[in-house]
Amino acid sequence: MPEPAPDDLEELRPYDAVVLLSFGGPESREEVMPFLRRVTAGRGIPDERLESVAEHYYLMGGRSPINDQNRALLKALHAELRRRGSALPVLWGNRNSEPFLTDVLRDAYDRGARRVLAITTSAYSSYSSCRQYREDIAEAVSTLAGEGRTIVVDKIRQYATHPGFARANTRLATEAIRQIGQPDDARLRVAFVTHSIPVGMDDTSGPGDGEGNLYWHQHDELGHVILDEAGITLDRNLSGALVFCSRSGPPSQPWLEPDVNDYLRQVASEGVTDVVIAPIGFVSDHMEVRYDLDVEAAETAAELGLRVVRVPTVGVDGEFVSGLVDLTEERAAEARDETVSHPAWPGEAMPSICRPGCCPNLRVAKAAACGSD
Ligand SMILES: CC1=C(CCC(=O)O)c2cc3nc(cc4[nH]c(cc5[nH]c(cc1n2)c(C)c5CCC(=O)O)c(CCC(=O)O)c4C)C(CCC(=O)O)=C3C
Ligand SMILES: [Fe+2]
Repeated sequence: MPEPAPDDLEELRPYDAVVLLSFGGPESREEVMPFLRRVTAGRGIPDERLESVAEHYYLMGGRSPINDQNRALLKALHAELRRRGSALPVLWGNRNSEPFLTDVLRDAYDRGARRVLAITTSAYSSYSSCRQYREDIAEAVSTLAGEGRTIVVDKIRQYATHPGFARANTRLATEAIRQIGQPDDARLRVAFVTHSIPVGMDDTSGPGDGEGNLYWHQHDELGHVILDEAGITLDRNLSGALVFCSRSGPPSQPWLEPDVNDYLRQVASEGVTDVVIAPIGFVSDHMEVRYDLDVEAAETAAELGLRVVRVPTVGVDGEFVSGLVDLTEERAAEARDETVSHPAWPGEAMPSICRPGCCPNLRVAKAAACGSD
């Protein structure tokens, strides 16, 4: 393929590179414990919880699927950018495992990048899924500044309410509901699953000028539109609920409920026979999906005699990837002070420059990039 002409590159100015920013994961047994200690440092996660999570990773040979999934997403983003005529480099950096964000940005700087656009693998609004990544960026940028490398990093807006993400989830869930085939609406439920977070973190999630609970609300809203849309497509009267997985933290601390396993027990006792499990909270089939849903929840369902179908996460779905590239173009146009539209469905577009105090860190005060504070 010929290199794009310089004119074709205009649409992503002023950015010199895109960086996919993710959680990270271990790739061998030896990396599991150091990874878990890094993730939980100073967070009061009980030792028993760490040991059982380590077992989940050992069950998969010590290799989390998340990094390979990010390599695939990186490739898909690269291909979509090239298809649109952009030659922008697409990089990948993590919070908790190699390649670490700071090292990736240092390397980018040394190759000439001065302004970089981050895409995180996290769609929703909360401290864990938004601000913590902004803190990672601020920390990397400040480390590099200390080395005399001045680099600016912006971020695309949280995309739970972007049509690319929402429509891809809707289509995937609709196909799974079609596939499960239970014709009696009363015997079927759709369980929309996401990562549980502490109730206090959900209470404070959002721009800070609203009611809070935006993490919960964004998932709830997407679940409702999926039920409506799939109901129209399949001509059915569907019902379901927002449920949670992967709770950690001390038992004394309240986290969002119901747990997916408790939900399965409850609906089984009400005569439900079929459950479609739609992990709308995650962008790829990483450990929370492969273990907490495909092993643990699947076992619970088997004990209860429930039939379950698990919907794939968006992964490298074309509509999702294309939506992420739309968001990079949108953010670049904003950075050039152009008037841009902010497609949103369902609900409202999140700002790409977060407001002061949104989704706060309730443990320690830390600098966060990509905000107006
Ligand atoms: C909202 C959210 C997302 C979604 C947004 C996003 O994607 O960022 C997410 C993703 C992920 N979480 C992951 C792994 C872990 N999360 C933990 C702990 C925690 N997660 C939390 C929240 C979230 N986590 C919270 C509030 C904690 C408590 C400690 C703390 O306040 O930080 C722990 C510690 C052990 C445990 O207690 O489970 C591990 C190992 C992996 C990698 C999976 C893989 O390897 O495939 C991924 C993608
Ligand atoms: Fe997590």
